[in-house]
Amino acid sequence: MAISTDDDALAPYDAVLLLSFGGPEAPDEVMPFLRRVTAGRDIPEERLQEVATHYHHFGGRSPINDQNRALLEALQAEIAARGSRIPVLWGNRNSDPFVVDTLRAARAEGLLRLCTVVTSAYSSYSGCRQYREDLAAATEELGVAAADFVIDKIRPYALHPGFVAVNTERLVATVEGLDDLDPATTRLLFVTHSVPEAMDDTSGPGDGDGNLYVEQHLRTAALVTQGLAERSGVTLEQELVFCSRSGSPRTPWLEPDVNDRIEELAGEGVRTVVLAPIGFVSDHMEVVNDLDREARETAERVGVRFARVPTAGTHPLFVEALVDLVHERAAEAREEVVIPAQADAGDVRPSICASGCCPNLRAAKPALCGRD
Ligand SMILES: CC1=C(CCC(=O)O)c2cc3nc(cc4[nH]c(cc5[nH]c(cc1n2)c(C)c5CCC(=O)O)c(CCC(=O)O)c4C)C(CCC(=O)O)=C3C
Ligand SMILES: [Fe+2]
Repeated sequence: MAISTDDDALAPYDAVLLLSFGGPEAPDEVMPFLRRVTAGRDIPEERLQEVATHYHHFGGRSPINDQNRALLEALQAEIAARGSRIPVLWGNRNSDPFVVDTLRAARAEGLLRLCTVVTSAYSSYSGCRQYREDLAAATEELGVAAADFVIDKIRPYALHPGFVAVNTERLVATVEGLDDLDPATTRLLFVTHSVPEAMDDTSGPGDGDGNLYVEQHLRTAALVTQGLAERSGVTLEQELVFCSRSGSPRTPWLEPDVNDRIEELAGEGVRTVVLAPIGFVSDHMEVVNDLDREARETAERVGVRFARVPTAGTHPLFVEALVDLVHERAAEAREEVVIPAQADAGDVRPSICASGCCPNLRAAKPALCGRD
């Protein structure tokens, strides 16, 4: 039996659902995980084998699930500290605990109104709609009517003041830890996951705007750079670069690649690169392999000092920001007037996505938490 949550600080929600990508936790889980991630995608077999070696460098275990276990605990503690008794559940797209199993268990416990927090801050098919499709596929598999099982989600939060603050805090700490910093020969590289150009072109509300994936990164990067200058008095030249390109070599993906750019910058006299992976919320495989191993190696090869800023992780500023967003979403669900917290004066993403936004370019699929 569920407890009555009518007077709970997060009413009308019965639970928060942490929804993430997933990852393997043992060597024999690596290939099944990779096949699941790439099913129906245009990804060459050689690329899969190559990515498998990344996981095997780390004993076949991605750090992402442990990071989500820690985030879940931190969210639970913060939610309780703010006067709510509702539980935090956790489900993944690509590994155990699969979101469908989490939702089945939630229903069995009478948790019928959920607020989802995804571990992706930006608007794009991969980071937003695909998670909404996961929720639709899971509820469909459970054969439950939407009216009997309400699943909402918080809005994309790249421009939430708390997300900007945690990334600023992390960058300030890294920069202040560098000896003999010479801003003139240092480049700040904000890093995110490359996506197909067509995915960026169509990221956003679907009224022809597009390119919101890159736009949000540029806005967050500008605010974080400004925050560094204000906090530390250090002004660095900055730019956005991309990692973890996948797909067919014939398909254009966002560039420049972080490795190519480090090489070029070395030729231009840059002596230190500071990588700030604002595109990710934890130090998972794309960070510890693609940046800490590969990009660091590139930097060493071309004689450039390498520093990597930690991602948000379980920093209290990030945990508080996510819980603020859940409170905001709950107030919205209670039909109260909500003024969304936003770090700049630009576009604020709604928690209920516009019809057709960040479309699936391969196949139209049902998605929850949107108008379509
Ligand atoms: C935008 C974005 C995010 C950030 C938002 C979010 O966090 O959701 C993200 C996160 C992640 N991506 C991850 C892993 C992988 N991504 C792949 C493939 C792809 N990613 C894409 C995009 C993104 N991915 C795309 C467009 C593809 C091509 C195939 C497709 O269209 O889907 C592949 C296939 C092999 C390959 O790399 O070729 C793997 C293994 C992990 C887990 C890390 C760990 O295990 O610790 C995480 C957190
Ligand atoms: Fe990915």
